Amino acid sequence: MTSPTVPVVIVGAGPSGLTAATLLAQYGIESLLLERWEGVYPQPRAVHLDGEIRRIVERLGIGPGFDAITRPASGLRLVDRRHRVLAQFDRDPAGGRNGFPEANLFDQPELEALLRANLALHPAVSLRGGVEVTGLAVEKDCARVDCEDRATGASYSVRARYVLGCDGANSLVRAAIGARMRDLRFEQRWLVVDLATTVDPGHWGGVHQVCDPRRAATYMRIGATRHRWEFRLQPGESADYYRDLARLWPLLAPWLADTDREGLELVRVAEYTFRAQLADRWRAGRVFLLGDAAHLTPPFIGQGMGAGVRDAANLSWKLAGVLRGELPESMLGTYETERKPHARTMIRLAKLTGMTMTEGGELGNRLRGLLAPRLHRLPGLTRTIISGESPPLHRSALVAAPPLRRGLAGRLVPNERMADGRRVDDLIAGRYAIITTSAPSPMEAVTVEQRGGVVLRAVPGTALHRWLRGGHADAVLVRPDGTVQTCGRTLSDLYSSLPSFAPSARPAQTGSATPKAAD
Ligand SMILES: O=C(O)CCc1cccc(O)c1
Repeated sequence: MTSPTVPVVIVGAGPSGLTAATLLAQYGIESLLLERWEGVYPQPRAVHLDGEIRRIVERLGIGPGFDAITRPASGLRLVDRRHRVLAQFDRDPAGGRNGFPEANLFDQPELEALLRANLALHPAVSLRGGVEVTGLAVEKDCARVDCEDRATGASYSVRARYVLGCDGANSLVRAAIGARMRDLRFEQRWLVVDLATTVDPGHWGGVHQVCDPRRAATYMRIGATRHRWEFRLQPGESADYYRDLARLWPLLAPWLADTDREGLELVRVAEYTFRAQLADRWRAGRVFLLGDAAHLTPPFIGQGMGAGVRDAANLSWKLAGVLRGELPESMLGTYETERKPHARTMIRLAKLTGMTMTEGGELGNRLRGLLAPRLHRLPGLTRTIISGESPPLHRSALVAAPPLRRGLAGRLVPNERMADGRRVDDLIAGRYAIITTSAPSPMEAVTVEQRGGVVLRAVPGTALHRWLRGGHADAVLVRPDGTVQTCGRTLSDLYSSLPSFAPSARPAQTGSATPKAAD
């Protein structure tokens, strides 16, 4: 049995697949989402997303729902085995340059439930659960996805113009396109423990990383009653041993008082092997890899799930532009060019944090005591961990970074509040935007509007103006995903790079092409 060709088939309804489907639908693109499980996979997994990902959550239309399930975190602390602070990286819980808390803790099944419920607003997405994808073949004008209904065993195929493999670490889509994971040389076994309790153990409200080669550990409070611990397993140890609270207690005791023991509920104990891997290629023609299918990271900086959401946000507007005939198909090559180096940098940073926590024995402990307080002075790689701002995207056909001084190109525009109270992201609303220090002429504003874009004015004295001038630019062209594509001296410098890209299909809850002044 076959069905008609759909524009996009997405294999896997985890956070990456759900994000891609929602954003495509906002651009009016139909997709079929195929998922092995009938409902949300109930086990807790990811627990953190940063301020940049929180902006994408807002674009998806689930911001208020997310606020109800999240707990802003105070930041990241490296502590020694006696919990003395070695270094601390504070995150603004009120919202920094992204306009939202910089570190957000939550329970993944609750987030997935929100994302699924939100699909009801998007008839362009069909979610089919209980489906095992068994094969993928590229035909002349489409890709064929072979499926099996897990309840009945019935086999059928669907045809798609594009296929997104969001099917996780053991991705069938990855194998089908002949891509392979490259090992970035990190492998450690850890015990992950989720507990519920009404007791407040009274710790600092951020993520604690215990740097101790004998028993490295992580602790964070992720909700009103929910707590997550992670402990590195020693050779010969396994999660089976730690199946009850009595056996876990020696690990938990440094964090809880004896009196807290009463009323502790064990939500789950699982063993995970933390790995660092990157797929050698992320695309073969009309088939793309996203999320864990393309990259695996140890969780030490809380960037695993966010990387997949970033993939979806990067690819979906480009795919929509190509499917709507507004962008040349060659632009799809920028997905891997931009995302792969970004993912690699974040994985390296997670590895560095993991090594800081676990390597070097007693000598390592002494070095940590000396070096950790000076970490903030290290340039480059650690900028992300210190400031919470992720690195700029690599130069591509859609990131025009000059070779020597890249300025703002590839960076995310700050989500400042404008004079009318709305934020930059609300005004951009998935469109192309030009942000300029000088007022556009009526003709310039109309031209941008005719191409589906929006002009935002950065008024002197405002944060947006300071950001532009700090990047030595008077005007920037911002892509629908909020990334700076090109910098220019004047607005007219940027016209030539502004494609016709129609506004998103979602109801206009945002501004028009009329310039908005930043406060
Ligand atoms: O960077 C931060 O502020 C938090 C990083 C983090 C989040 C969740 C788990 C984890 O191990 C680190």
